[in-house]
This record gives sequence, structure tokens and C-alpha cells, in this order.
Amino acid sequence: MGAAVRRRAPHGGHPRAAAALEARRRAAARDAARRGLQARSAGHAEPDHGRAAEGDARMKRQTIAVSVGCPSGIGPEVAVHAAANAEAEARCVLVGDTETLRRAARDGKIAASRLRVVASAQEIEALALGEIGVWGPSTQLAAPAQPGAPDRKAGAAQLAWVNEALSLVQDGTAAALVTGPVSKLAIATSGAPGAKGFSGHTEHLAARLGAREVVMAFRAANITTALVTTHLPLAEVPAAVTPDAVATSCYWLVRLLRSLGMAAPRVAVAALNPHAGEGGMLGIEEETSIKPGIEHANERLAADGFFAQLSGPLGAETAFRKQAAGAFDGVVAMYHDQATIPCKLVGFGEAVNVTLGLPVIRTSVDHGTGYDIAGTGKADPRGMESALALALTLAKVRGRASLIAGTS
Ligand SMILES: NC(=O)c1ccc[n+]([C@@H]2O[C@H](COP(=O)([O-])OP(=O)(O)OC[C@H]3O[C@@H](n4cnc5c(N)ncnc54)[C@H](O)[C@@H]3O)[C@@H](O)[C@H]2O)c1
Ligand SMILES: N[C@H](C(=O)O)[C@H](O)COP(=O)(O)O
Repeated sequence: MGAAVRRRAPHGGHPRAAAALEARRRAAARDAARRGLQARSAGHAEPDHGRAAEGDARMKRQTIAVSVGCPSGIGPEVAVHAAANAEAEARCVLVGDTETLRRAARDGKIAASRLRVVASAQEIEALALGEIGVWGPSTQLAAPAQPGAPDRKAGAAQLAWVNEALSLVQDGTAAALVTGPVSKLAIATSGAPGAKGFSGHTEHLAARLGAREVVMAFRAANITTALVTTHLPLAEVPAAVTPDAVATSCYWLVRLLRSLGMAAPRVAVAALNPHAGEGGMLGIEEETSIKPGIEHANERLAADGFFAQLSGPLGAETAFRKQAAGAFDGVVAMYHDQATIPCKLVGFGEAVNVTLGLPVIRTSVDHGTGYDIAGTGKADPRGMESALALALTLAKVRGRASLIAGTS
């Protein structure tokens, strides 16, 4: 196996997720790509222009724009690694500080020749198999970023990279947006236009794209979940769990599951309160919001000709346990940690965050900036690889029929 395409052994300490079908599919595609690269190079996978077969493959590839996240975090290193290991059908263009990405490649023992600075759609199109695009027009840092030592001054650049990568999708250069982990605080306090109050990509992209409905969802090996509320103080959650919000999450989760090949998805809708409210003794939102929300969702799905089985409200512990055992294809969760704890417990590092309802495809890693391990080589790139793989899958589906994206 060529050094440049060899996957790092999983480092100690990080939990290895169970092998999922999707992971096997990705591995098979990667292996095919590697075989091609190996045939061309005994050492580093040097790009090789001019081969007819590669030319064909190049034409069929989808471009994925990747904003790399906080330059002092693990985003740049996992982005470079994942792009180096990307499926043969994906052409990755990293949007971030060029020097930071070069350092990440050096530290990760990825041949410098694989990074190619590109500045136009044509140059992206011309990327050879094995090359990683670096978007030249990306906002650059005034001073090098220190791994593990975030500088709030980089907040404006982090937001700019998200917007620049989004522009590549909006103008049709890229098929999907994948985002690396940002520091919400650094962005929110950066003073950059549009940064004030930044609470996450989900809310930012919804506002920037004027999306009427937006739903945060996660997909791990055997957990797929959509959230009714996102980045909200817990005390504000009950009021935000409205019938409409419940219906919207149910609806978009069904559309995601359908886009992943499930014609009649089985979805559990979690309760908000312990033991699903215990007949009203432990809370009333199950009766006042969640049951009406399920009814609205059923009406909307039926109107669109989509079949799904929605069950609930079910105690959240039961809903997730049964999904992990295969009884459900998805769970609608009422608040952030109700969804992220089970999801990250079974799939941390490999789960993917996907935003539903946007007019563009957007996926993300499930992890944060990992400042404690940035620059040490311990960051696991599998989350970014999974985010790229899901973006690619959804981009292909979207090519056939617009299943997960809404209209602005
Ligand atoms: N998509 C995003 O932009 C995103 C997602 C989650 C958190 N965040 C932000 O990241 C910052 C830090 O958040 P946090 O500390 O709660 O979570 P975190 O995920 O950054 O770190 C939690 C722990 O997991 C480890 N870890 C994270 N990713 C890893 C990887 N790929 N391989 C190995 N170990 C990994 C870290 O080293 C740390 O010990 C916050 O500002 C948060 O808002 C951003
Ligand atoms: N809720 C996400 C998580 O726990 O992984 C994270 O905060 C990122 O959210 P955005 O995709 O909205 O930035």
C-alpha cells in the first residue's frame, strides 16, 4: 500500500464503532480508489494526469466543498486526512487557511504534491484522482494558528470559510457542503458581519439561505435521529416543543430515511418527560404537543404521498434502545442531548450531523474542535470521512430526485 494512501491505525483510546453496512460500502469504494493509486505509485500517490480511464472517473466525480473549522482545532487535520482517503467519486475542495492545511498534511505524512491550490471551477474539475483541492480564494489568517491554542481573532475566518464553501455549492461548483468543527464562541465574539449570536452552523445556514424549515439530524451506525429543538437552553425547551416543530422534525426525518433507501420508515417519536409523562403526572407536553405533532406529520406525509409508521410518544430511553436493536429506523428527539447522548455513545467519531430542509446538502462531523489533541496526531478522521460519504450519497440521491433539500 502506498504510504500516502495508507490509513493510520486507529489510535489508542478512541472507541471503535461497530462495522456498519455503510462503513463497509465506504471501505470497498476507498479500496478501489487505493488500488488505482497504488498501481500508479509505489511510494507517494503522485497525481497522474492524462489517463483515459482516470479522465472518465474525473468526469463522474462530485465536488464536495469542505470548510475546515477552527484552525487551532482538529478540523484541518481530519479534513486533510479524510480528503486523502476519500471515495473515488468524491473530489474534495478544502476551504481554509492554506498554510494551516499544508502543515496538517505534513504532520499527517500526506505528500505535499497531493494538495493543489485551485481558484476556479475549471481548476477544480481538473483535479486528478488522489489530489486534494485547496480553495485559493479562501480567507487567509494574518498569523499562523497554534494547535490547541484557539485565538478569537480566527473566529471571523472560521465563519468566512463556512460562507465561502457554501458559495461554492450555491453557484453549482460543488454538490454538497461538509463542515469541520468551529468554535461557536470564537465566531460569536469575532465582530464579523453576521457572526453575532452564532449558535451553530444549522441556525446560521438556515438564516443565510432563508430556509423556512430546518432540522438537525444525526446518523450513526444504528441510530438516526432528528431534533425538535437544537441549540437552546434546556429551560426553554418545553415551550419550543410545539406541535408544528414536532411535525416538522418527523416529516424531514422520514424524508432523510426515504432518501437513504427506506420506502416506509419506522420512526419512534420520543417523549419529553420521564416515562412519557406518566399519564400527565410527570408532564403534559406529550398530550398537548407531541401527539398533535404526530398527527400533523401523518397528514403532511400523506399529502406528499410518503408512507411512514410514526409511533409515540415513547419514553426516550425505550425509543433509542429499540432503535439500536433494529425496531425503528429513526427517532425524533425533543432536545439536543436527548439525541446526541445515545448517538455519540454508540457512534462518537463516526456519526454524521446532517441538516435537513436547506436548499443545499450539508453534513458535518459529530465532534467538536478537540483542542486538547489538536496537532498531536491523535484525532480520528473517521467522522469527517463519514460526513464526506453521507454528503456524497445524498448528492447522488438528489441528482435523481430532490429528497432532503427544501426550497428557500
Ligand atoms: N460541528 C461543529 O462545528 C461542532 C460540533 C460539536 C462541538 N463543537 C464545538 O467544539 C468545541 C469543543 O466542544 P467539546 O469539548 O464539547 O467537544 P469535542 O468533540 O471537541 O471534544 C470532546 C472530547 O472528544 C475528543 N475528540 C473530539 N473529536 C475527536 C476525534 N476526531 N478523534 C479523537 N478524539 C476526539 C476530544 O479530544 C475531547 O477529549 C465547542 O466550542 C463546541 O461548540 C463544534
Ligand atoms: N449540535 C452539534 C453536535 O453536538 O455535534 C454541534 O453543536 C454542531 O452543530 P451545528 O452543526 O449546528 O454547528
